[in-house]
Amino acid sequence: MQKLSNLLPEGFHDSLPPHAEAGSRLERDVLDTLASHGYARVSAPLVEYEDVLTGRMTGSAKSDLMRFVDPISQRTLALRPDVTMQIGRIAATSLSSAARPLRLSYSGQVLKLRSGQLHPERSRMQIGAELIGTDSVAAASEIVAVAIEALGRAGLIGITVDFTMPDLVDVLSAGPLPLSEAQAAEVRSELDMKDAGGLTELGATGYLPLIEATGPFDDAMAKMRAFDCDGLLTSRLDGIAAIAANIKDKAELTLDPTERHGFEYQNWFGFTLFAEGFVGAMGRGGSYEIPTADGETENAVGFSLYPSPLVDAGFSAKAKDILFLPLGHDSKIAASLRAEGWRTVAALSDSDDAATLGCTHHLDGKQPIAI
Ligand SMILES: N[C@@H](Cc1c[nH]c[nH+]1)C(=O)O
Repeated sequence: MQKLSNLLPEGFHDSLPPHAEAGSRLERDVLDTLASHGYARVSAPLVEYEDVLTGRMTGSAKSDLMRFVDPISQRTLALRPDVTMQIGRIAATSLSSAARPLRLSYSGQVLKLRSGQLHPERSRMQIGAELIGTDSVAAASEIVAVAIEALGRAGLIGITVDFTMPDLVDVLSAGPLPLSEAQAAEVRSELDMKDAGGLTELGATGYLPLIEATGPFDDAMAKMRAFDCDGLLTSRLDGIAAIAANIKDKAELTLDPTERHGFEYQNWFGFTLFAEGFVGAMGRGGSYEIPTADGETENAVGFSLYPSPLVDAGFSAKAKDILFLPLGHDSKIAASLRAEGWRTVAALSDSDDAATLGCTHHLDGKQPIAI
């Protein structure tokens, strides 16, 4: 007989009680928050044709896909790394004639080929909302506010929103601070490391002030205003400042204009969400374009939360009373107690023991009695 194994591929794990239930409660809480703001739920498959999926992706994320050949169609399939692009596909096809702005929400597992040091998991739960048809300040403010509310509903406190400008180097290098594509890539990575020496060595000293323009929002924004090259960035900065003004009572705000981590497709504005007591980001969002069937694009804003660290930290896990139903109990009484909210565990044989099975009460005739 084959030896029983509990070995799973690296980056995958089972979710056991009470975590699995806490995860679904958290998911429900977040989705309820999104629904209460008019975001209608959509559900997309875990797997798509690889070319359809990558056709909607930009940047290096394409090489981070889990792929396999479908024995039925003989085509290469890929597991989704991000639900946002699937929502874009749905908005551009099945829901192309739905009224705009279109508010959609989603939840599901996403998969990556490689796990990182910070994120050892290759499969993660992603929950999010996309607002399609506009990337106005009003739309962006709504998205950030709803994201903060959803995290609050999940029990988080001390939320920080870190704003970023994902296409900043593209805009500057195509205009006042010209760079070739290769140079732009180098400048981006020096900016990622906040390496002033590296930038100077590259001869990209024009980009140096960007390293300084990072930190608490007002201060960093003032530095960006001072840097603004001939007003090229003014409308972007105005937009971000207006979003910040709309949500400043709800969270701490910081600005990191060159932060790109995870911002593959966002354009003028992006944000990362942090919460007190957690090291990594809780989620991310921003503005982007959805390619449409007529070769045009449609503006959108959205966010995605990755709540697994919350579940691991015991958020949403509730200690529940569990009522043991002895053999021969009255099933009508048991049903009415369940209707009141009790969880019951029914004895199947004489040897079933209430305490061993984790029950907190047992049914004595009509009455639940604490054990
Ligand atoms: N899906 C993006 C975040 C996002 C949603 N909408 C726009 N941006 C991410 O996970 O990084």
